[in-house]
This record gives sequence, C-alpha cells and structure tokens, in this order.
Amino acid sequence: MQAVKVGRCAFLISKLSQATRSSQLGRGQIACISGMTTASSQPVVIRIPRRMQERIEDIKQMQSKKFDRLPTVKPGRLLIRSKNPQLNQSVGYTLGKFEQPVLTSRGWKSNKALGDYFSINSIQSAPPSMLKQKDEGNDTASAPKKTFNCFNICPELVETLHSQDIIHPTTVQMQTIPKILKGRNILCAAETGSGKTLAYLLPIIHRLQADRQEDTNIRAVVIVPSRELAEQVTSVARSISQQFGLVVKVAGGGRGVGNIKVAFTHGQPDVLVATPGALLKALRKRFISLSELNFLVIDEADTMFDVSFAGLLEDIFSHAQVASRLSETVGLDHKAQLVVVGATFPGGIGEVLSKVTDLASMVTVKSRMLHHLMPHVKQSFLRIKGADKILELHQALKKAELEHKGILVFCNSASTVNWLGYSLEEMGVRHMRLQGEMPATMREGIFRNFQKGSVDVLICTDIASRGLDTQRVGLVINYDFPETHTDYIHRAGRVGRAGGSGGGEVLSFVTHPWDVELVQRIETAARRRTSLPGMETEIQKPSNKIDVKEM
Ligand SMILES: Nc1ncnc2c1ncn2[C@@H]1O[C@H](COP(=O)(O)OP(=O)(O)OP(=O)(O)O)[C@@H](O)[C@H]1O
Repeated sequence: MQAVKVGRCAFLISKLSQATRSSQLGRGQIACISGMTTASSQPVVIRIPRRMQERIEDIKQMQSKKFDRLPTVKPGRLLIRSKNPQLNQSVGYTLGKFEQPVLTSRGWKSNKALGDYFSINSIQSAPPSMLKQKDEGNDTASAPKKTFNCFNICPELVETLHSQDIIHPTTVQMQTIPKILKGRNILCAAETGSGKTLAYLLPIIHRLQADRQEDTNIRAVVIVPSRELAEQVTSVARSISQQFGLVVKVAGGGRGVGNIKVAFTHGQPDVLVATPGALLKALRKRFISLSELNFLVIDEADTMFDVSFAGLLEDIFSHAQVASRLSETVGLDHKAQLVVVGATFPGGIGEVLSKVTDLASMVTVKSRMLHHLMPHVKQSFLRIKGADKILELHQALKKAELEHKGILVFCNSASTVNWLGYSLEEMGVRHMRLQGEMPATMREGIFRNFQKGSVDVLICTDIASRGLDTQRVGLVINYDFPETHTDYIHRAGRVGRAGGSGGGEVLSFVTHPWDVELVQRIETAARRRTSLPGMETEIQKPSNKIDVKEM
C-alpha cells in the first residue's frame, strides 16, 4: 500500500463518506478506495478500519442538521433525564476523554430557558461508603463483610454498636480507625454521611477507656462549627462512652461565659465537644487547660479553616501542643494527636496546619468518592423565574407530605428563611426555622425537635448543611441555589446517609444567570462521572509508604 498525502487523504475520506452515505459500503466492511498517483498512475488503495468508518458515520450525523450531537442514549437506565429527550444520557454511555458533553443547562443564562429541567438519576441503592471495599481484601462477592471486631477495640464498644444496629464498618472507618489507634496524626477526607464521626470517636474512646486516669484535665477535644453539631457529636460520644464512666461535656457559643463555666464546675470532662468561640472563652478564662490533651479533633475542616474561623483556630492551637512525631504522643509530656476531618477540602488547609505540626507527619485518608456527586441520590434542577419559586416549593412539599419524611429547605440568607417561613405559614405549611441570626435561646432544641419528627419541614441556612445527621430527611430543596460547590455537596449530603433507609432526593431551583455556571459544572461532572471541577486539592491518596513509616 502506498503512502498518501494528507490533502489527498481528506479527499478520499470525503469520497468514502459519499460512498457510505449512498450505502455502497456496509458498516463493518473494510472500505477500499482507489485513486491515481501522479508518478506511477497506479491506483492507491486506502484500507479504512471499521472503527474509523463508524467514527466518520458519527461525524456525518453530527454535521447533518438532523442530529447536533453524538447519540448518548443506549438501551437501559438513564443517568440524565432532560426535558428535551435528545439530551438524555444513559448509564451505559461513557463520554470520550476529549468529547465535550452537550449540557441541558447550556443555554440556561437566557430567560428563554425558563421551564427547562433535568435530573441526575440515582444509579445505585446504597451509599458508596456502605459497599464492600475491594482494597481491604474483600474483593470477592463471597467474602464476608468485616465487623468492628477486626480493629481489636474493646468488646463493650462493639456490643454498643451492635445494639445501635451498626455492624459493619464503612469504608472510611476501615481506613481511619487503625491509623488513629496507632497514634498517627490524620487528615480524613470522605464524602458526607460516610460515618466519619464514629471513625474518630471509636478509637479515641477505646484509647481513653484503656488508659483511665483519675482527676486529669481534658484528654480529648472535638471542635465543630455549630452548636447543633456540637450537641450531636456529644450525644454520639456519650452513647459509646457512658459504660466506661467517661465524662463528655459540650460547650456551645452564644449563651455567655457563665453558661460555659457551668459545664466545668464539677471537674474536667474526659472529652469536650465545643464550638471554637466557646472553647476559646473557656481557655482564656482558664476554666480548662489543654496541657494533658491526647486528641485534638477538627471536624468539618473546610468550615473550620475558612477565614471566619481560621483566626480562632490558630488561637486555640496556641493553647495545645500538637505532636509532630509518633514518639511524641506517649509518655508524661505527651503531645496531642491531631485528627482533621471533612467532606470537602478546598485548598489552603495545609498552610494553617503547617504552623502547628509537621505536615509530613499527617497520614491522609481520602475516599474514592470525595467531591463526587452521590450516585445513590436523585438530583433535579429546575430553571424557573424567581417569582415562581414559592409555588414550585408548595407543590413539592405537597407531593412529599404523604411520605412523612423530613424535608430541608435551604435558603442563602437568614432574611429569606424568615420571609419564606411567613409565606409558608400563610399557606398552612407546618414548619420550623433555623438560621444563625436567631438568639441562642430560640435556636435551642429546634434541630433536635425536627429530628424527632415534631414537624416535617425545616427551613434553614447553611448552618444546617454542615455535619448534621439527618437520617429522617428524604428531600432537600435548594430554594436558593447554593453559592459554592462545597455548599451544594454539604446540602445534598443531608440525604442518603450511611445506615439510612434509602437514597432520597435533591431538588434545586435555578433562577439567576449567575447560578448557571455552577449548575453547568455539576451537570458536566455528572455526565463525565468525575468529581466536581474546582474542588481539586493537594490531598493525596494514602500511601503505604506513609503508613508504615513513623510520623
Ligand atoms: N458502620 C456503620 N453502619 C451503619 N450506619 C453507620 C455506620 N457508621 C455510621 N453510621 C451512621 O451513619 C450516619 C452518618 O454518620 P456521620 O454523621 O458520622 O457521617 P459523616 O461522614 O460525619 O457526615 P457529614 O460529612 O455530613 O458530617 C449516622 O446516622 C451514623 O449513625
């Protein structure tokens, strides 16, 4: 076969296209096209492999007016269901590396798109964190799932978990618990609802009960961004530590120094769960000391390292000694083991951490699904006018009413929460409201009552999106579209949690042109099945090298 110049090749391919269009060639045949070379007058034969013929066919279709894109629908379930069925995408369709997905939301900045919608369907029933983990050696379907006994933690702890119907560790627990037990500083990054709270509390309580001491200072501090989360973590910690006589106390801000002091009048707790403001007040007033601290946990790391808290956190770090080597965590002058936990990790965290510990000492546990859209939760997006949101919301609430599941309605500001509350009141929708500008006394107990099922609808700001365990929530509604990827991930993460009954659903109203870019990124990530763009961090996968070496 002779070589053919590029220009000539293009001519021949166009000839081939004509040939295939007029059905002279069947798909799968090898195409032979004859031309004449100028030098020898011999015919040139180009053999076109079947794959290339198919590609040419696809490009032809794309260029013709009938189709403006490659067909993305295959037999089977749909991953993306759009108002325009031509933009549907099947679960079985995989976008090529360089193939640009055609987005339903591509024209959504224009008002012409009003009324358009698409859904990202759930493609599995269980959360990824509850699936069997291949890299833990359970890579065959027949291998039994591991239980908490595999960590060699005290049997009473395992029994308590059993009584709460918690039998098999989640993937993040499998990786995190042994590392904390070994005394490592750890950065644990795993998707929402994957069981991170027990991943750090279990090894901490195990170690504290094994090393019981009388009349000591606080031995473990957990710092969280909100009072509601502090109460929640306290309740989990108490449920697993009471049997050992360990004392767990909570200190939340907004209720004055007197209130914080009360928590320490009868001695120092073994474990303190606190918001940064309350903890700092307790430290400055010398109600507590962190001199004998064994564990310092920063939960919801992205919020805690955000500029609004970073200053407080640095101040707190100045009261504690954080270990930089494994050997520093034992002995009389031991330093604290640092545990940093979160479901989203934007960049910049390393900068603050490097001021308190040797970054090389931190072992990283990063879940495969970090910053991914949850595959077991249906997520719908509705492009509507701002004025229509209240009616759409009312309709969605009516539809969900029969199921008696909890519904979270997220707004971007406290004033919208209040306004929406009044509007729903007029419509006769029973609900509660939770936002950060409420006085502490008013805020007290709202989330607990919602969790107990006193009402089904909670209208809230993002203070309810971080860390709160919302097993009874079946629907999250973004009344206001979130401003950042992280807010979207955390809000959506209130449904489909480990140990819950099912996937749940997220419904987002998209009203402003400036919302559309984020919608497009979410849709792109869904179609490509990648993590959300713009969420890449310096977090590395845990490496065996770090694992075996001393910190
Ligand atoms: N191994 C397990 N088996 C079953 N359920 C579990 C297990 N571990 C934790 N859970 C339950 O899963 C739910 C979510 O756990 P948790 O609140 O710790 O998640 P998280 O990863 O901290 O989420 P977020 O990122 O939103 O803070 C809780 O109700 C918890 O009791």
